[in-house]
Amino acid sequence: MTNNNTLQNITGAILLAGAGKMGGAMLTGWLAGGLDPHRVAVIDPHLSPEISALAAKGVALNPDATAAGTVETVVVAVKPQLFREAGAKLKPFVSDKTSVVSIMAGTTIASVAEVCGGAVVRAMPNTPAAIGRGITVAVAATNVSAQQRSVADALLRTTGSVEWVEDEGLMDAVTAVSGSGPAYVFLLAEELARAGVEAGLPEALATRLARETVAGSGELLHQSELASSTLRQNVTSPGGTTAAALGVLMSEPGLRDLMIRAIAAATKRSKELAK
Ligand SMILES: NC(=O)C1=CN([C@@H]2O[C@H](COP(=O)(O)OP(=O)(O)OC[C@H]3O[C@@H](n4cnc5c(N)ncnc54)[C@H](O)[C@@H]3O)[C@@H](O)[C@H]2O)C=CC1
Ligand SMILES: O=C(O)[C@@H]1CCC=N1
Repeated sequence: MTNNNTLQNITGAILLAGAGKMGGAMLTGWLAGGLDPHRVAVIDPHLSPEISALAAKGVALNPDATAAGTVETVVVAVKPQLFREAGAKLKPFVSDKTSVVSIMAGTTIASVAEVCGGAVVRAMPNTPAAIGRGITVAVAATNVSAQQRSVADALLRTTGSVEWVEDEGLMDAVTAVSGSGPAYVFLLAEELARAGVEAGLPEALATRLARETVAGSGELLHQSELASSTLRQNVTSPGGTTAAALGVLMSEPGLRDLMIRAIAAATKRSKELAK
């Protein structure tokens, strides 16, 4: 996929089902990226004040299925556990020309197609999408046309970068690594602050140091062309303080073992959500 898939090329109607944390972030990205608000409708039984306010810009809220007709693209961002109920209500909006882009964890292309119909793209974004710095992995069903894939790519790309894969079997591990991944990084910030307090720092200072260290290191990783292992080695003076800490974190069983177990647990849970 190229970067030429702009939102301006989208000529059909977009329906977002579920405008919570992820759906809301995507909608914000679309509008900021120049998508005409009059092309967008949102279905959500619990609309937030922020989403409700978009009606003034032309976004249609909870449209009547019988009056609205079918749409070009449905984006499904409800909880996987609610999908069967929510998906059935989406059917009137779906024709054989509609593509259905699902960001639901664990939910397979086959089950989305069974409930909603349409040509299904399964995608997994992450919450840095809220600031345009997410990463999304997407996989298309075989009946998704090049044009539908291009529209899905444009919609997903407004929240950061997009990687397309051909094997849906990768999506559970993708969900574990990048979908859930921001939570692991935020936990690192929490625990770094807690350990700072344990080492004698005032809580406010420890919290600020941990937050800025995680954020600054993330930004350095983003801007640098160096491997993360090289950036780590650049901090580590032989016989110094970092080496002392890494000796603990990298001793067996250390962070590597914990991370393998955490990713395995998330991957397993993603597979369970498919059932
Ligand atoms: N939060 C995250 O980090 C990520 C979440 N996801 C996926 O995104 C989906 C949504 O997750 P969040 O945004 O975190 O949840 P959320 O709870 O913030 O948003 C879900 C929204 O769906 C709405 N909803 C409930 N029933 C509905 C129905 N029948 N029709 C339409 N909307 C309905 C809720 O009112 C809520 O606004 C999930 O499937 C999750 O697996 C994917 C990647 C990352
Ligand atoms: O925890 C979850 O199930 C969702 C999917 C990835 C991030 N949040």
